[in-house]
Amino acid sequence: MEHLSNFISSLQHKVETLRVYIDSIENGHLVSKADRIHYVSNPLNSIRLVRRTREDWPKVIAYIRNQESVKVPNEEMHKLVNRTPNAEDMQEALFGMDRIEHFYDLKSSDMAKGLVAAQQLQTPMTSPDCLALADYMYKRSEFRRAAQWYRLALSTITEPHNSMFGELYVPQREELRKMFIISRLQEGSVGNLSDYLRELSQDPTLPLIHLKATPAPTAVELGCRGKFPPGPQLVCRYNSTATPFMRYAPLKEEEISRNPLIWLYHDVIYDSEIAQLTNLTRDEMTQGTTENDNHEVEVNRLFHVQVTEDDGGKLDKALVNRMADISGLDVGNTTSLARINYGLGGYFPEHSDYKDLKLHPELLEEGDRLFTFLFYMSDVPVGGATIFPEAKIAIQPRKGSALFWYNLHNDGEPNLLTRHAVCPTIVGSRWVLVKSMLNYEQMFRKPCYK
Ligand SMILES: O=C(O)CCC(=O)C(=O)O
Ligand SMILES: [Fe+2]
Repeated sequence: MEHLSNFISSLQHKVETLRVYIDSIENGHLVSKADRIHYVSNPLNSIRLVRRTREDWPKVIAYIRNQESVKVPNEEMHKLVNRTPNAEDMQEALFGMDRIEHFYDLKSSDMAKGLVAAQQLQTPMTSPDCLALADYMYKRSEFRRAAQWYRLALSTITEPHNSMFGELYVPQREELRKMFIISRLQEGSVGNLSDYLRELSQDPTLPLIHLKATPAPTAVELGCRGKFPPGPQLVCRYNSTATPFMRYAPLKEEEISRNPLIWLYHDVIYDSEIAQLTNLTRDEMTQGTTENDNHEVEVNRLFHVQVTEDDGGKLDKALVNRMADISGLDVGNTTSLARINYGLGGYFPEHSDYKDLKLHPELLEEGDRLFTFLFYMSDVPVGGATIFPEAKIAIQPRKGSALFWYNLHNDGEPNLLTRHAVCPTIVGSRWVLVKSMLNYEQMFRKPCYK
């Protein structure tokens, strides 16, 4: 924008210079031949005209041609293009918007007005934004939702200011109408065409009829929509006995659940540590992948992750020692911490942190993951809860807090209630630090809870 705006200013300056020049010589229009002859028969006009054509005109032409006077920002803009969001980023953003709408069961017409999950975000969507989402949903065979977005693109279309701007402006009314009807026909039948045409002219805030059965919401989706019943009233306490140090700085401990065992600790990571840990660019992170039920790896543009290696730096060691202090457990010799960032619509599907040795005999020697520590490194104003769908628990991230839970029962069997997911982030950049610890490392430490 800065380059383009500088370019426009210098272009404007050139235009103004030329305008001043032409205004200074304007003599009205000498339309007829007689008028022109009369004009040059005046010697003062004549000499001025001759001088102007001989002296001024070459300079004006040189000025018009001179590239220096208008710095065309080609090169700078080209350099920037390499750093601007690429096609993958665009896909990721579309995936994210799709998830936000779907997970929170939002009305597309509210989103288009900038009303997202009861938050007025002051940013209505433009027609090209709606069209990008419509095309994306169409490609994913989400035809009803695509039709809704095509209709919104149509209703938010603004008339181009001039013909050149029209060429830059993409949505074309006819195309949008056509795509709306095609989307409806994908799920409906030609016999009902007149219904679809009626829908097209309706108020775009009216929902479209479902022409295809929609699956019932999953437990994760319900949790993300805030539909879990309120949790049990458990206790909060200052723990000043876990380590001698805690006599000076008691730990703020909050019980979240007894089965599975989950605690939330407050103010356990400093802002300065967070600043250091989150000082990462996307280039230094990799796309998060998940395994589906068939143990196939899926890349769904969910989040970005960086795992530090086993001999992490001073800060990693300090954090791992803190986890040991908080939990009273043996966190082993490895640091290996994962830092995860969730952007627009960033999401972690339901999974378990335990592996289940019965399904993974190759892990028998290493053992299963007994517990997980999850440090929240940012507040998430809207969305982004950690959800335990089986246990019906949702935890909203709070910067500086840490969640700690046991994935296994005392006998080492997986606790199925610890399956968890992360709701799509709506507002904010969600950062967490995660570490899971192995069972066998605890053999001399793990207290018996039952
Ligand atoms: O980000 C979260 O809240 C959870 C992350 C998580 O489940 C994991 O890394 O295994
Ligand atoms: Fe997890």
